[in-house]
Amino acid sequence: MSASPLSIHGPLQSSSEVLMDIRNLTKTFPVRHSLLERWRQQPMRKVRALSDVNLDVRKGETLGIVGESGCGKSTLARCLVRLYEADSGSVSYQGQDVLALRGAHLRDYNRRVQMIFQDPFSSLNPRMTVRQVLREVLSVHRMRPKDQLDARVRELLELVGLPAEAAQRYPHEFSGGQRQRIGIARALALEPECLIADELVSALDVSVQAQVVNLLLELQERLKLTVLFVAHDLRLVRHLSHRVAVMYLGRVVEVATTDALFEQPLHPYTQALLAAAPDLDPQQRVTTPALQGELPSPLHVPSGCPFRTRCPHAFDRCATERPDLTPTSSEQTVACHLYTHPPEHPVRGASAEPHNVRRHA
Ligand SMILES: Nc1ncnc2c1ncn2[C@@H]1O[C@H](COP(=O)(O)OP(=O)(O)OP(=O)(O)O)[C@@H](O)[C@H]1O
Repeated sequence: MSASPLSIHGPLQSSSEVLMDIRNLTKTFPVRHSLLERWRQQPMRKVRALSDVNLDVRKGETLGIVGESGCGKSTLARCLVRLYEADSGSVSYQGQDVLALRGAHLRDYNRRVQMIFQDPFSSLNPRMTVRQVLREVLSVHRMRPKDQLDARVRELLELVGLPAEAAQRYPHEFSGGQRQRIGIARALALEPECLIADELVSALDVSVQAQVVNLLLELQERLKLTVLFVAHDLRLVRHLSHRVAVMYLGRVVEVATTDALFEQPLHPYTQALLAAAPDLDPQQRVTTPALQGELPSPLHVPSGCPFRTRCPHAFDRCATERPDLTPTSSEQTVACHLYTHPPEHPVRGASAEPHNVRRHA
């Protein structure tokens, strides 16, 4: 891996034990009818935000989740913490059926799997000091006896690199990066096993981003956390993640170790996504065609492979058959017919054959 201009430490070793197993997770949102549609009594249309998502999250790893805007990253994160109810599929967390959890079991799961949002300010009560915010979380969830709350608040602030005096201040008195640290402290107050960070640093300046990302790495090491890192910034994802899942139009199209994904991306979408990233390997940008055309509407997902309408390698099968995620090595799985049923003849107009295409004998 090349040296990072942001000076971010590399991720730690992770285990291969599966913490969360996501199978065929599907989520749709109804679309409001226009007046004309209502008058014509047309059936309700649905946006397919997630479509048969399959993914495993391993204990102690940082799993980066990337993809263009609208591909379903946030919906996936929200379904995993039950902020959204999935339509179908399953999520198993250490053998527990997450989608069936209710009452105290769901509260316990939500304590163990915490989500941190892009804008912690909106969820911090402006009239409460940091001490009050953290004490409230600790007491509501009975994490410490009353006489130990202040000591724990100090510990939490120290853990996220804020001085003890920060406890007496109000959210508006902090910078963006400091607020993000308070958001992390609030999540850590519940002693979670897994953090889901949705665009955690995308609103921050680049230098502050590096500090918060480094903090996340340190905390992961110290507290043995599992982290799902949802982000647009491929550079950050590369430096933070052990593995990366690439999403396109509500589907996971490739999952690989970070090195494999960035050094030899298999899916034509992953290749185009990396080629479009400004600070990644310039060599890759020269050899890979950029993304063609517009992202199709999630109301009209193409038949077969959802990427086929923009793919320079698409062939007949891509229009009729949806490719499943298939392992190509111990490090990489990809949902693309080029690797399972490559065409007999090269596709006309394709500017380059993707890496590692295995042809049938
Ligand atoms: N609450 C909602 N109601 C209706 N449609 C929604 C809702 N949330 C998401 N969607 C739609 O679902 C699709 C996936 O959205 P989602 O926010 O999960 O994508 P994303 O990859 O996180 O995008 P971004 O990177 O811009 O946050 C989009 O088409 C979006 O418009």
